Amino acid sequence: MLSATHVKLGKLAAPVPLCACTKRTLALRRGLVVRAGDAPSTAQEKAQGARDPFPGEVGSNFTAKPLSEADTMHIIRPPHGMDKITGLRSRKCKPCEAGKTQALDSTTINALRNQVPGWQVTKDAAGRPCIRQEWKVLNFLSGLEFFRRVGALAEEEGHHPDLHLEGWNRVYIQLATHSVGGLTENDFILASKINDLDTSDLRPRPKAKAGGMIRG
Ligand SMILES: C[C@H](O)[C@H](O)[C@H]1CNC2=NC(N)=NC(=O)C2=N1
Repeated sequence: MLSATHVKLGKLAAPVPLCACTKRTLALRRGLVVRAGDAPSTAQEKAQGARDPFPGEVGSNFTAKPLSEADTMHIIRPPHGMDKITGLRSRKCKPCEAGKTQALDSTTINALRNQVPGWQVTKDAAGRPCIRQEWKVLNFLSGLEFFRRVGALAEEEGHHPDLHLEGWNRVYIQLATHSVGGLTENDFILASKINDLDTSDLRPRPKAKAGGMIRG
């Protein structure tokens, strides 16, 4: 967790002794001081490695605009006793046996949603629970290519998402298990694998943030 760390000002070699507030001003200008709550810059994050997510990021399940860089590495700690569920990406969807497969309860859904950052738990047009994620793509054909890659994954898993391409460059995917009319582990397994797809060539590059650490 990047706390209100005051990076050592030792590097700020000044020809004349400066008072503390001047040093701090200079340090702020050189981006050497991180106040509590500041979103760290990419350089700081790279130096720090992954960090615990901010409460706002957890609350929105990472769907709100990231408080720092879009490619921030978050430490996703599975809730205690969820070891049997973590590792969704390494699991395989199982064919749903009508009448046998039950829809997941809200406790399990809430535990699983933390394993698939970017996916929101919501309801589909018929009011049934589903998970949904949106992306912006470069253009209409990038959207179709996005669907092609997701489609190949869905065929491999035998579990299929609802694909939406709107306004030529907005894609959203909804996942639910139609045969049970709700969410099952299959939906979270597929969501996790969709998150692992490399689609960076199909989406606008995240804007680099202004500012950030100036190396002394
Ligand atoms: C037999 C096969 O497992 C079923 O038809 C699968 C196919 N893909 C599926 N996809 C989704 N999202 N829900 C299902 O219930 C479903 N059932």
